[in-house]
Amino acid sequence: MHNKSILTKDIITFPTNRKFDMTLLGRVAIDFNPVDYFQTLAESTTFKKYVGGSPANTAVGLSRLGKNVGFISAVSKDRFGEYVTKYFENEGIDTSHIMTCQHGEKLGLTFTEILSKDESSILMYRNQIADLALEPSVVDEEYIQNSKSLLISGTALAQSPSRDAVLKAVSLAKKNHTPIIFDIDYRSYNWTNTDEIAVYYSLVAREADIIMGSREEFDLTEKLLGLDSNDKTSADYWFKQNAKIIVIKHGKEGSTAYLSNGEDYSIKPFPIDALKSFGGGDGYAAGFLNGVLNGWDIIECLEMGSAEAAILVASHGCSDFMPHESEVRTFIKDEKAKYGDMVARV
Ligand SMILES: Nc1ncnc2c1ncn2[C@@H]1O[C@H](COP(=O)(O)OP(=O)(O)OP(=O)(O)O)[C@@H](O)[C@H]1O
Ligand SMILES: O=C(O)C[C@@H](O)[C@H](O)C(=O)CO
Repeated sequence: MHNKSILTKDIITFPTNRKFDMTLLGRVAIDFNPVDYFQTLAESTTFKKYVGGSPANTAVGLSRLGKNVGFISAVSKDRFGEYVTKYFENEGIDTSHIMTCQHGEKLGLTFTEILSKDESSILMYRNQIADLALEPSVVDEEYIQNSKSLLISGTALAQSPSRDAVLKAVSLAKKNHTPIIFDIDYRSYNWTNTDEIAVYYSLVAREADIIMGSREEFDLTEKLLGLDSNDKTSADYWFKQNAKIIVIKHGKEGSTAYLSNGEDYSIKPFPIDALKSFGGGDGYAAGFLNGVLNGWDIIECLEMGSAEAAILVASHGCSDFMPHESEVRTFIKDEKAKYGDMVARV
């Protein structure tokens, strides 16, 4: 048990005097969430459209928390491509490095099923997909030089040319001392086999300063390494590579942040009346990473992440419901008054 917590700026630092607090590389897509939920996708007839894609949701979350956000991606040359780009512009996210596909590639569409507050699933349409057509030429060194941090979404590694764009961005980030955040973000679509997943996930994970994922996602990343499926083993292994912070999420059980100084801190989810079970990870990423970029105390980072996650699982969509900082702080204050502290210092 630790007597006091630790400032994340004593664990990881970010370059100063750069235009973007974070540039994210990955998909921006569309979610269609049922308005007539609590029945199957086959039965639902009415869907509400939202900008989606895990990294896109996280980008919106960070921007609403006051961060200056860049984004590297590819979108379709049609009304859906226009829609998501315009949405980003309205949210203050830089769209200068979002390429428009020229060969009929389509934006990703995700239909979600909200069966009950504990049971959701997603059905993704990702054939001839725009985001994986991202050309490495879109990744330019100046953009990475202008970013204090780079977030890679693991799904962007599923296919070339997007995979090549990721590896180029990682090389340029290393050259320019831009810390890398690897959000493993596993989606089964577009991957052909688990060896391929492990090869490319582990390639980026070993260069990353922060790695975030669920137990299942770490297992996929570590498949070729022969590690036992254990959070502490994972953290120790990645700390021996380049990592400073490892976050492992366990859904409703909560999550733990392992720090390279040997400490770890776990947080239970804030009790909330959930509506759906997806979207928590994106809210968590925005809240937690905003705190780490600010160099805050690790407990504050975990509370902000967990609170944003709770707000998201209680909401009908993801991007549109990302909160501003004052809303998150009010939420935490009210929850603590009702339920006490959620963080356990291990
Ligand atoms: N029912 C719930 N109530 C409150 N918080 C929750 C609930 N479910 C999940 N969360 C919060 O969301 C966080 C992330 O959830 P999860 O582990 O499912 O991540 P994920 O798989 O990355 O999510 P996503 O569906 O967004 O991809 C959890 O650590 C927890 O803080
Ligand atoms: O990540 C996606 O591509 C889909 C998301 O927008 C989705 O709604 C979800 O699962 C949130 O994590």
